Amino acid sequence: MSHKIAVLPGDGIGTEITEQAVRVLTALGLDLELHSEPVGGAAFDAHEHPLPPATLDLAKNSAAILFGAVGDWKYDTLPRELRPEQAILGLRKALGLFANLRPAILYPQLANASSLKPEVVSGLDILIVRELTGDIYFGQPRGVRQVEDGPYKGERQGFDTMHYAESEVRRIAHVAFQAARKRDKKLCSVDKANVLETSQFWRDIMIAVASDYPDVQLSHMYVDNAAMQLVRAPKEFDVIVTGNLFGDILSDEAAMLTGSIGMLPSASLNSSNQGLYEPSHGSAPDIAGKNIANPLATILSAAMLLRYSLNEAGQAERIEAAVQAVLEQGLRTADIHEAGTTKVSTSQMGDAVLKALN
Ligand SMILES: NC(=O)C1=CN([C@@H]2O[C@H](COP(=O)(O)OP(=O)(O)OC[C@H]3O[C@@H](n4cnc5c(N)ncnc54)[C@H](O)[C@@H]3O)[C@@H](O)[C@H]2O)C=CC1
Ligand SMILES: CC(C)CC(=O)C(=O)O
Ligand SMILES: [Mg+2]
Repeated sequence: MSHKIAVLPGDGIGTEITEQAVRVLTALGLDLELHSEPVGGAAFDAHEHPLPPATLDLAKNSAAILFGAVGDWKYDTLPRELRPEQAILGLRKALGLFANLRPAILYPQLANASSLKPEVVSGLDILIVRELTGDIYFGQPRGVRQVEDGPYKGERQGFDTMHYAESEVRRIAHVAFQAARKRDKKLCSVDKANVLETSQFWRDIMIAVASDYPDVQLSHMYVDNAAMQLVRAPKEFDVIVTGNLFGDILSDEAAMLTGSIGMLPSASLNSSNQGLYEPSHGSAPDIAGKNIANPLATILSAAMLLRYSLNEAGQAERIEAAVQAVLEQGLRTADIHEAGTTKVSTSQMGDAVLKALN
């Protein structure tokens, strides 16, 4: 059976890294139908909208989406609804992609590339489960208003709204408990319940859902402590479940434990396992167009696509083994500084992964 895949490269390094992931996917010999459309700033330039109807339709009608990244400083003065980032937020919302899985795995070959000491990170294998369609990222009302009374009366004020409905917390809790059940059975829910009502509510629901999973050990941690523990003793964690904002921040932090932000893939799933697969990083305008970005997070995201949306775990493992093999050969893109390794470009890294595919 042929599988329809939407390829949305986006902006900046998005086009460079997606190209390499597409080469790898195509080389597997599967019956894949790849269709591409512009998204983000590229779509704004072509169609005056970051998520044009043809792009959204393609995404909706595909088994899975391979996404690069969107954004560039030059669009930062546009009205918010036209900014490139609205494309990824809009896709997540429109497709109901509420469950974001961000595995932070330190490949043994990169033990010396992490910014932490090898003994702190070697063997690291944690999974961040980030809720992706709620929280302050989508909360209404939001905007800038005139303050009517109080100490700031007469001033303009920026504001956003944080909220989570019970069903939103329950469904991400189930995803996280089920993931923990297949791993070391330890789930840490990260919140800010000592300050935020939304977080106390989140925690109460996590505790209620825990009764369905007596075999999983649930703990709770405030997000400030979690940020610290991630660099103090990251291997204490197994699965972390958290909201949209905290998960965004903690996953970038976790990326550095693995050697580079260019190593962290992600899967964003809805309730029918339709998924969007993208690296956890952004469009990196500072290095775009130079053929130096690390494509491995995107290539590993393609592996997640095969595993979660196409049920092709064996093919996913082929890609993961090829990535390990190129790291073993000592090949590194410019983001990973390690003595005794060979610097390669984005496309050379793609070549090497292709060659290492068994
Ligand atoms: N899902 C998405 O499309 C996302 C988009 N963005 C957008 O990306 C743009 C840039 O945002 P930043 O905050 O700079 O975050 P970023 O993740 O794009 O870059 C942060 C730093 O990491 C480096 N970096 C990122 N990916 C890399 C890779 N594959 N290889 C080597 N180095 C890499 C960049 O060069 C930069 O120094 C903004 O417009 C932002 O809104 C940010 C995060 C996610
Ligand atoms: C909307 C994106 C720019 C948010 C982000 O940084 C992410 O999803 O990792
Ligand atoms: Mg982010």
